Amino acid sequence: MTKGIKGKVVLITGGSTGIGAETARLLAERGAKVAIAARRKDRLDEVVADIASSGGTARSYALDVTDKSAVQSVVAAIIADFGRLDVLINNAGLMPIRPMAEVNTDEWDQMIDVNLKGTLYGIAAALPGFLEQGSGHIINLSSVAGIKVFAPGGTVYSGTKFAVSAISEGLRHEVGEKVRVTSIDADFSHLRQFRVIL
Ligand SMILES: NC(=O)C1=CN([C@@H]2O[C@H](COP(=O)(O)OP(=O)(O)OC[C@H]3O[C@@H](n4cnc5c(N)ncnc54)[C@H](OP(=O)(O)O)[C@@H]3O)[C@@H](O)[C@H]2O)C=CC1
Ligand SMILES: N[C@@H](C=O)C(=O)O
Repeated sequence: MTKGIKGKVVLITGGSTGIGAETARLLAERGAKVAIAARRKDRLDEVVADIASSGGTARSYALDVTDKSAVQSVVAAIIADFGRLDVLINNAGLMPIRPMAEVNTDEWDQMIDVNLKGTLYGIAAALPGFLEQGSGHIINLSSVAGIKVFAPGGTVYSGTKFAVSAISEGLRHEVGEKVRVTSIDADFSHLRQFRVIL
């Protein structure tokens, strides 16, 4: 892959708010063609309008990352709309804070489905194309909670982020010669630092 983000097609999951939306604005400002995907289409469209008003290129795609075939369809739609995909940022994530003793299995399921399986579904949708084109970059949002267990309260969240970090490292070992793999161990202070990292 050539260096620099100008002209690259970047998919950001969870691009309707927070780090995802801010990253979309920044990358568009630097000349990337940005595809943002999340469940709330109205919020995505606000980000797209914002980017367009500053002269950038962006499109929105309604997506629930827990739906494997929907993730495949969005990647296919982006390739149809932009001609290719260069970078996938698996950013969609949830962090409900609750002690394990409350046994909220619904929240455990949600974190596993969005943070972990959503990331895997993104990889599944983008990786074959990246390998075929001989280039691509997968960026997974892990966390400091993926290095040190965030307990009490964030134990299951940490479990999902440890898994995201492990999968990123394993994927890098497996495909790193053709496809770049990055895991970002973000913490609360990283929203601003993203402007430096990217
Ligand atoms: N903010 C922080 O301090 C840190 C954040 N992180 C990680 O960074 C990532 C982004 O965090 P942050 O910006 O704070 O989070 P936000 O809560 O601001 O945004 C989360 C995004 O994920 C999307 N999302 C949630 N569920 C789904 C789903 N099922 N399908 C598609 N999109 C979904 C939301 O969009 P919608 O609801 O429209 O679907 C939203 O755009 C997460 O993975 C988080 O774990 C890591 C360390 C620190
Ligand atoms: N705030 C972070 C943990 O410290 C996170 O969202 O992962």
